Amino acid sequence: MSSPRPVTPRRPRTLTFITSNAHKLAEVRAMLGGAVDLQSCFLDLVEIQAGSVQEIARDKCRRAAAMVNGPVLTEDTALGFTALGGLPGPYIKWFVSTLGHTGLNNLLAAYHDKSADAICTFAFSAGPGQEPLLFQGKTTGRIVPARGAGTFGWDPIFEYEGKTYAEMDKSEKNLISHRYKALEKLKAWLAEENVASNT
Ligand SMILES: O=c1nc[nH]c2c1ncn2[C@H]1C[C@H](O)[C@@H](COP(=O)(O)OP(=O)(O)OP(=O)(O)O)O1
Ligand SMILES: [Mg+2]
Repeated sequence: MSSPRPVTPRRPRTLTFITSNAHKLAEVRAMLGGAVDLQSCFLDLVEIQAGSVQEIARDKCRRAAAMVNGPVLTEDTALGFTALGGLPGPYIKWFVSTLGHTGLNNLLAAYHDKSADAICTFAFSAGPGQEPLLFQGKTTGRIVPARGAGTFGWDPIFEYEGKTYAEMDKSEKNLISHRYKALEKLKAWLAEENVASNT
């Protein structure tokens, strides 16, 4: 007996974005424009330890949907160093707060390859019990000694095409960033009534 096909949720008119990060919220607001009525809720949700970013993102979104009891958007950002097999990945938050920008550079001192992938995963759930849809974007750059005035996480040490995220104007970052690419997929989905699958 085959299991029933998952029902793709209809696009919401109002979305509640649950995040504890004001920088993320500001970027998402700037990039979404009028595509959707974005409400925000400042909460630091539990994030599990798991083998994949997708699994972590889905779990967080399910928790958020249960809390809000309605349509909800969450986001997870990972920063994976190629030379370290993708670590720190989803655990970058704890690495940046513990080691700082210099410490993160030092992690790569023994390696020639300084490249890193910034990966953004948005997760949308239509409500409690509704399986989250994922929208992912990736920007590849390199880890460099801190440059620029940015105050957002690892922006000063992530260089893309000669400039760190922190050296870019917000509008410039928002045209090439991992978050921009993921949000474009979310926006495309919001613009359609029915989409079979997203990742
Ligand atoms: O574009 C970015 N540029 C620089 N730093 C960034 C960026 N995006 C996230 N970050 C930092 C924030 C946190 O230290 C870690 C991701 O962890 P992550 O759990 O996704 O973020 P969070 O806990 O701050 O907010 P949330 O409540 O939405 O989970 O990387
Ligand atoms: Mg978090």
